[in-house]
Amino acid sequence: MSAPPLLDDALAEVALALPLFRTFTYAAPESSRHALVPGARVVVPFRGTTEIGVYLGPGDPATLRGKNGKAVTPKAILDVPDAEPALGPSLLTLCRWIADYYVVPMGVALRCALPALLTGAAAPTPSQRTHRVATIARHIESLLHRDRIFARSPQQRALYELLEANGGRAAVHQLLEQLKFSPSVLKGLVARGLAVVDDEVVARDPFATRAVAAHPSHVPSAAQRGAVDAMAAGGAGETFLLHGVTGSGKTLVYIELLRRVVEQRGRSAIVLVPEIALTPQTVDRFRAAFGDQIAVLHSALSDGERYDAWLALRRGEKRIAVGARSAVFAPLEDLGAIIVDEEHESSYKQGESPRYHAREVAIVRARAAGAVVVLGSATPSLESWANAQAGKFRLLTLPARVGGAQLPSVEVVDLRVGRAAAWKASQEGPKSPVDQVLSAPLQRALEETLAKGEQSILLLNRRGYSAFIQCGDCGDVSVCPNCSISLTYHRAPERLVCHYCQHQESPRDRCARCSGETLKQRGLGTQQVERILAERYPLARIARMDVDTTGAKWAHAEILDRVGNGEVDVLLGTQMIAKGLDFPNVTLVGVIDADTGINLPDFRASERCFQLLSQVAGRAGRGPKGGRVLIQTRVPTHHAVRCALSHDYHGFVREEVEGRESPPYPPMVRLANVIVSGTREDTTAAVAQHAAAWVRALMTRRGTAGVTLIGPAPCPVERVKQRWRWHFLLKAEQPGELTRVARYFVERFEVPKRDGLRVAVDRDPVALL
Ligand SMILES: Nc1ncnc2c1ncn2[C@@H]1O[C@H](COP(=O)(O)OP(=O)(O)OP(=O)(O)O)[C@@H](O)[C@H]1O
Ligand SMILES: [Zn+2]
Ligand SMILES: [Zn+2]
Repeated sequence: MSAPPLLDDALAEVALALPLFRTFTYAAPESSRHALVPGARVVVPFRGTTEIGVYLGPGDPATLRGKNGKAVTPKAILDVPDAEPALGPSLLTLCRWIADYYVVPMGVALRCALPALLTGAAAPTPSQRTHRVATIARHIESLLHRDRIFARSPQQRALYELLEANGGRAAVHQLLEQLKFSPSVLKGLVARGLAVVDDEVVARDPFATRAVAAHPSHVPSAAQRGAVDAMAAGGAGETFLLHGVTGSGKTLVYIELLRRVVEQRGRSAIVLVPEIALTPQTVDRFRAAFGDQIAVLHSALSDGERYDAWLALRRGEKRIAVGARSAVFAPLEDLGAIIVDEEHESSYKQGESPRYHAREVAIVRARAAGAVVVLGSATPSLESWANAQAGKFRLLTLPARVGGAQLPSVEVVDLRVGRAAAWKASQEGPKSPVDQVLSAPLQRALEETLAKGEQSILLLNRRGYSAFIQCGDCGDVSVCPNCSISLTYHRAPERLVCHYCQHQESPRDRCARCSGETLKQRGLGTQQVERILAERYPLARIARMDVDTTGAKWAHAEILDRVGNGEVDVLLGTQMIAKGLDFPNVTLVGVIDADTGINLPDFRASERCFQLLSQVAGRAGRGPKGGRVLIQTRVPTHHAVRCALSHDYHGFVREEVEGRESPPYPPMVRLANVIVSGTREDTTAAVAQHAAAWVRALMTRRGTAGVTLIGPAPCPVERVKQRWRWHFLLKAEQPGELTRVARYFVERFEVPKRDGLRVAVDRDPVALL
């Protein structure tokens, strides 16, 4: 070990937001020294330009020796722009942890904690005052009528339907951007009297102006009070796992806890939700309870608005931050609590560098701040469950729904047909479209629900019109030219779309491989099911919610508001409808195809399927009318389906954990997925093999017992956005050893500078695809 460096006050260690595993040493001019507090932003000269960096502390003179041993004169810091350091000491420490644990440069970690405006990453553009908005002028209720009107103008139809999906009104530039149409399509709609265009003052933040319906302030039940008391008495840094069944009133527990932490003790708090746009009801409840003490950080904020919110929190003007994963970095001092709602959600993991998991960051931050953490879910992740079993987290349970409501009855509809039934069906001729989508029991249930004036939710976890296009002659499937993924057929507008890279193309007339002309649509998507439902139930008011109908900023909230106001009879959608929705008049939930995703080559596929089925089932029967759930499946005996049927979380965990013992997967071991990607298949494979051999040799040399390497192999999705992908896995019982191996590898392994070759380490990956 070398002696610790002698640090010098006249020198400054500065982190720049660059993908380099090093910091830089600058001279600290006398005049700026008083403002140089760790966490302060500094403006420094760098490679002929100026950069914004963060001051970490006094510099090490040893870093100023050049290659030949001669001393290098450091350049001077140009400016310290803020009176107060942008980052408080606790956030600075948190960034150090992120850089270390997720194996990224400090500058990359710091970018998470600073709003874009402060890192200079965003050019501050003045906000637009008005924009052109299109509105539907004439409603065409019947789909059949629609077919006639738009027979010759499919593009107009696509535009019309997109407008509709946006609640009948949307910004022109957004519409055209999304569909990539020329403005003449919209002119056509206007000329036919179907739409009008006018100027509108840019919509203000609807969360700020959204009227919060006076939410009845409930009196907590005994179970809720018990949970709040335990949390409020929690020790500094203690983590609670709140396992409460769907509809058990977890939100009220959070609110009551914040009342004590924020209102009584004067501390601050962070509330994380999976996605703000999908959880307007939850956000509304917090706003109803705490009014303008809350800053809602959501993705629709402009950089300027985001900065304003950041400043209000930094100055202590607001003491509760509500937001998606990045809100875990809210600049709050004296944190008393961090709440992670729906802690099992994979959206808490950032998909790009730094690939942090907000739940883990929350735990680390709370420990340093002496705050409590509450992880809430009806279906906790296996990791959190294991931590609770091991005594690292304290388990609190809400075993029943509030107000005596019962969990819905869940029935399975087995879609497998026996040989006799198959023969009989073949004698009866082809099934009608609706029979292909909804089994007889689900049709009956839907009709009964419609007749009673109650609401239904139908889940189909596949957007688009049909899943893929297949040649009837040779069986070839249309695949994205950039990714090894089949293209999804979309009808409005008519396109083949890649759901990985957004590549779009016109449907083909002939098979690309054999020129066959019998191209068949296979598998159902939400668009097609919507159409089939509309034809079969013309009077039902159907709303579709998927990525395609929620492109515009506030589309989610608008659709959900319509459901809440009773203007929708059937809400059809992808997994986005499974999250936290609380509509007492929803008495039926139907899962059209439970098997989507269950067989993905990913160790979490079953867990994700169980969570999705349990969560969507939990939308039914939240009011006094009760509810029922029908799950259509071809694998009724799969434990994910079986345990969802009986609301048996514990049974699911038991079976699932067994399956992760050998070969071991989390939570039995810790995992890092090392992904090598590049534009050429052969060099990508070669570098992956070389990298894996390099790490193996390192582990033998160093005797790093306890870390094993699996692979390398092509990723299950071999190619994404024109990049070939290979990976290998590092498994370890102890996280520390994994950190050492991964860090040594990332810092020392030389990636050839060609073919766009890159290496990324994904620590605690949520998926291995
Ligand atoms: N003590 C109470 N008395 C009466 N109603 C309550 C009480 N607590 C909560 N509720 C109501 O119960 C409903 C369900 O609560 P909430 O949405 O918080 O459930 P949840 O546990 O978050 O469920 P999920 O996991 O399904 O999202 C809400 O409408 C809420 O207003
Ligand atoms: Zn073919
Ligand atoms: Zn693609």
